Amino acid sequence: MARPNLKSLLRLSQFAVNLNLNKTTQLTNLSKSLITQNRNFSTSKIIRQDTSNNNAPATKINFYVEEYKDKGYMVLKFNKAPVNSLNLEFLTELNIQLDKIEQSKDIKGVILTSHLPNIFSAGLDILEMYQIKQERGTQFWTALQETWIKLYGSNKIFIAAINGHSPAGGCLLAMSCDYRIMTKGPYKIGLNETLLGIKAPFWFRDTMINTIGYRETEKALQLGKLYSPEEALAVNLVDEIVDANVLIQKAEEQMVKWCSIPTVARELTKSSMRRDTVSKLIAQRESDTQSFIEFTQRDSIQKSLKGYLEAMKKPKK
Ligand SMILES: CCCCC/C=C/C(=O)SCCNC(=O)CCNC(=O)[C@H](O)C(C)(C)COP(=O)(O)OP(=O)(O)OC[C@H]1O[C@@H](n2cnc3c(N)ncnc32)[C@H](O)[C@@H]1OP(=O)(O)O
Repeated sequence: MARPNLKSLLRLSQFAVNLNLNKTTQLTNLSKSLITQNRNFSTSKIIRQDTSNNNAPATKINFYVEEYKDKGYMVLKFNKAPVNSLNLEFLTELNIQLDKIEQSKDIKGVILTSHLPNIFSAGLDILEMYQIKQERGTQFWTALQETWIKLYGSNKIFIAAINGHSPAGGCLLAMSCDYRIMTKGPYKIGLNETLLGIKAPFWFRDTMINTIGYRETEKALQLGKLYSPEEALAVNLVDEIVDANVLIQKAEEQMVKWCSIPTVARELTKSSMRRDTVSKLIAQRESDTQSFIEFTQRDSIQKSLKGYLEAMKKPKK
């Protein structure tokens, strides 16, 4: 196959970002991503697209996927500008990606990262909670539960390459991975829910306890602590901190190491460590969703969320 030059690849990826996707097949299309078969471009990019309706409104591509089937892993990059906030559509698409990964015989592991600079994920989209409606809220929370169950409960290897801020739900995604590498810099990671006037759900808490231990979690959750990369390393919230230019390389080195462990033994071990935590949510999914709706509908919570949103909109100094 002919080697495409860099210019044509850039044009190709811009084209992919601007793809028009058919509204009626939007959900299916959510899983359609830019597939790069080799990051060194020694083979051409494959772009999957649905061309059944060229008059459809533009839909952004929320994920980029680079597959290295020969090496047994892939890189999944969040691409929901401006901050990779987790809304219903994004989570639905992520769940489709996670299903595909789970079903793939060729893929042993995934490096999760962000295509956007300085941000891994800003966590849950606050607009999904502000002025919440029962039906959409239920779908949203169910999708989030689904994401966590699929990610935290997966037997595949997940390595988070955290290239920027990762508060709240962003931290949950990172903690659900098996290994975390964070870029050095002015970034923050942690479960800051109390600062928004809300309580972190029990499964966020349990994931953090499993990651950094009970005492540190108790302090972190009450204070809504957002850790710098150095602080996060000191409490084992991340496993490594590195310069931005070597983040993916370091993640790949770890991936190779994790992939070299006998698969069945590693999977059984992982499952034995995480099964109880995941089962706890599975047993309480409906009541957890109900609590989320009731809690977020409270006037006091709505007031807090409104204030938080307004503070975020204030012009930056
Ligand atoms: C029972 C209920 C339990 C629920 C558990 C909740 C879990 C959560 O995840 S709650 C969400 C917590 N997230 C945060 O507190 C993060 C808030 N965002 C930030 O702190 C910053 O945006 C940043 C550090 C992540 C990035 O900073 P910066 O690069 O300076 O970007 P801006 O602040 O200018 O933001 C750009 C743009 O994005 C909007 N935005 C940011 N975060 C969110 C969000 N989580 N949801 C929705 N929208 C968000 C922000 O308002 C800006 O919008 P525009 O002004 O319209 O550009």
